Amino acid sequence: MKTDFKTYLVGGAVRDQLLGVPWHERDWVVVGATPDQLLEAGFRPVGQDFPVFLHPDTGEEYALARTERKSGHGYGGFTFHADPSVSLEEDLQRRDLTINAMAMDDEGQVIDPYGGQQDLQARLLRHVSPAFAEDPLRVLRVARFAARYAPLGFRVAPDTLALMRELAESGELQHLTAERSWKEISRALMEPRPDVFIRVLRACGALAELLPEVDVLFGVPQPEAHHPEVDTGEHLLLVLQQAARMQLPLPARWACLLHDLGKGRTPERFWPKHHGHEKSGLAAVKAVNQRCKAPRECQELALLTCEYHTHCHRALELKPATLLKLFKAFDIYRRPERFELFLGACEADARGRAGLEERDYPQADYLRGAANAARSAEVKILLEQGFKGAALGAEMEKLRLQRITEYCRERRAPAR
Ligand SMILES: Nc1ccn([C@@H]2O[C@H](COP(=O)(O)OP(=O)(O)OP(=O)(O)O)[C@@H](O)[C@H]2O)c(=O)n1
Ligand SMILES: [Mg+2]
Repeated sequence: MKTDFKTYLVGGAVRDQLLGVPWHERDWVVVGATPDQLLEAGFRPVGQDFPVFLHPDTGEEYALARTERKSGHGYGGFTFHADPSVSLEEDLQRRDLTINAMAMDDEGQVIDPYGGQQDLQARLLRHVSPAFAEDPLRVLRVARFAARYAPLGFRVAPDTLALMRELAESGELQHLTAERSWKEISRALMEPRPDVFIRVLRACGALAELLPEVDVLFGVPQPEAHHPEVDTGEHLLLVLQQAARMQLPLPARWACLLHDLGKGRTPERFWPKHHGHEKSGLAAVKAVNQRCKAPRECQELALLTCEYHTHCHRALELKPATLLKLFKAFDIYRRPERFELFLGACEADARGRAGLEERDYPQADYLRGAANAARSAEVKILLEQGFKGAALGAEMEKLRLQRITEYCRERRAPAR
């Protein structure tokens, strides 16, 4: 394709190449072109308002070099200035972090006007310019990059953290759409150190703006016997670390994040105990679920984990009838994968305690076995006996209870 404009590789692909880690998508910037020229060259426009196009062959994103001016709150409040006179340096200057504000030309030359390579070396997440404040979502992005690159030793530059604090205090985060925030939160939870995401948000005051129900857990004590770390917020961070270590999928990590919200509601006079936090947390979990517009799978698992995580920890003491009820609540018969996610979240919870990270969690296997016993009850026998409708359902539950009872007896019998 013959063109008289120049294209540069920008963003994550340049950063990750220089870091020596695999990149997963490429973003391009186009300098010296008008939208019409790109359309003529066969690029397809993305939406109406953004000067962004898709390459006719690769489908990769090409953005016209642009400067942005903010004209109001939130994402709708942008006006773009994109014309052929906007230089590469001007475009890079309005980007979020110095390590994201480098470009590479088609000969592999790096263009780095804002010290990105130096900050890569120094392991610093540093904003490029005051234009950082034009998009408050960047507060979440920085926390997410911190979660991603923490294993490499990256941290947020103090000046950048101060700017993030200003943004949090200005109330601007309230204008982010749930969709944009959720994208960042969900990606951050899947990073190697989701706990760092929460810690950075807390350090700049953004946690209280975005997830106040989580923020209040910091400073709430728990009994030292079960929680050597004492502080509920610190416990939560350890649980998230374990969830990442176990490579749990997103719904389980979301459930980990919200499982103890009830402890933020315990009246101080009862501290460090939290009787009934499994039920008292449900309203808060529901509120966060809805505000964040979390996908249904995440919402359901967070509610169930909040309500039943203590059941899981006590599995070996539970009566067969209680197990039967637990299995019904989870609908383990039709939703086996959801129960498995729950067991993962509970295991992360049990290990997310200072000094107990390597403990065994026999409860998970015990419950898997009990669930299989319940599932082994076959409806066929009952149908042959002529049961129908509600009576059939009731008999089925009886049969399952019988199977669970047998399983418990076997498992609990002292070994000879
Ligand atoms: N709110 C945003 C979003 C994006 N960018 C810029 O656009 C680039 C591409 O954005 P994106 O693909 O979202 O992030 P990457 O840095 O490429 O990271 P990832 O590896 O997650 O794709 C970023 O590097 C950054 O220069 C920005 O400045 N501010
Ligand atoms: Mg990218």
